[in-house]
Amino acid sequence: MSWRYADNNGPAKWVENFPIADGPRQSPIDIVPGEASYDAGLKPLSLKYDPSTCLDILNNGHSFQVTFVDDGDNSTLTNGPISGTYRLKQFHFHWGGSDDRGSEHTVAGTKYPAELHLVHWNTKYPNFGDAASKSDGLAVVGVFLKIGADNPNLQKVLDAFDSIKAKGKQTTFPNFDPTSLLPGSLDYWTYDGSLTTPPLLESVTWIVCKEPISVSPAQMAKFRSLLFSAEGEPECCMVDNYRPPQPLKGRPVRASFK
Ligand SMILES: NS(=O)(=O)c1ccc(S(=O)(=O)NCc2cccs2)s1
Ligand SMILES: [Zn+2]
Repeated sequence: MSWRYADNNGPAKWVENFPIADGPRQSPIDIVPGEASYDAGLKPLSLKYDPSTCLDILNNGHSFQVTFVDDGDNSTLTNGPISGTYRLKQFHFHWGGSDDRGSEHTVAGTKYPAELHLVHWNTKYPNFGDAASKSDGLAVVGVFLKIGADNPNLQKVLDAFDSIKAKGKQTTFPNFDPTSLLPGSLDYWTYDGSLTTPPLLESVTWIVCKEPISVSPAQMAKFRSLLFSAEGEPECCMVDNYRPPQPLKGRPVRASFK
């Protein structure tokens, strides 16, 4: 099924082919800081990434993703709200057609221009695909992007865009350290949720950082130069590839900070 983000194939239509879209633990959500409960039992995040596991960068037609070798515990997430070891599989972004929107999670209704997702899978399962079907299978770290100074670390990713402009294009992307995209503080909110794109599986422990990283307006324009469309198809700019917040349905949102 060729889901997208337009009116005829976007988030409001996904339930037709993915009924879990109306499920009990869907993502993203609006995070209301005043309603989150501080949990002193939450550990600090331990993110240990090895740049040599960075493999390639791909335009998959709904975002671009940087994919990692995940056949060992070289790039992992441990502690935080999770138990055990989760391996980094890929990171990707969601962004808007203008700077007033683009993030998937919102904070007391505030939208950011973009949001980074670092996708990890639980090594208690044999592989990513298997983990993705388990309630504790995935952990995604979300980082908001806020308009400000040019981000030189992000620029390394944007510089690869000319070779992945159209859907299906892929190129090698060696030795990138995703740690360089993390904010100074790793204070976070956490809740049980889902993938924010089809198949919308309810297998994600969400870990959303409170502190954003910076992105310049020129760098946001570069995000918008990618295409949803493949070569030879009518050009369709890759923008507004975000799902809006979904009903909380009574889920607790915990904060790692006071
Ligand atoms: N926006 S998000 O971080 O919630 C993600 C959406 C999709 C993701 S995936 O790359 O892990 N593929 C998902 C799968 C495809 C087939 C089995 S699972 S991660
Ligand atoms: Zn995402």
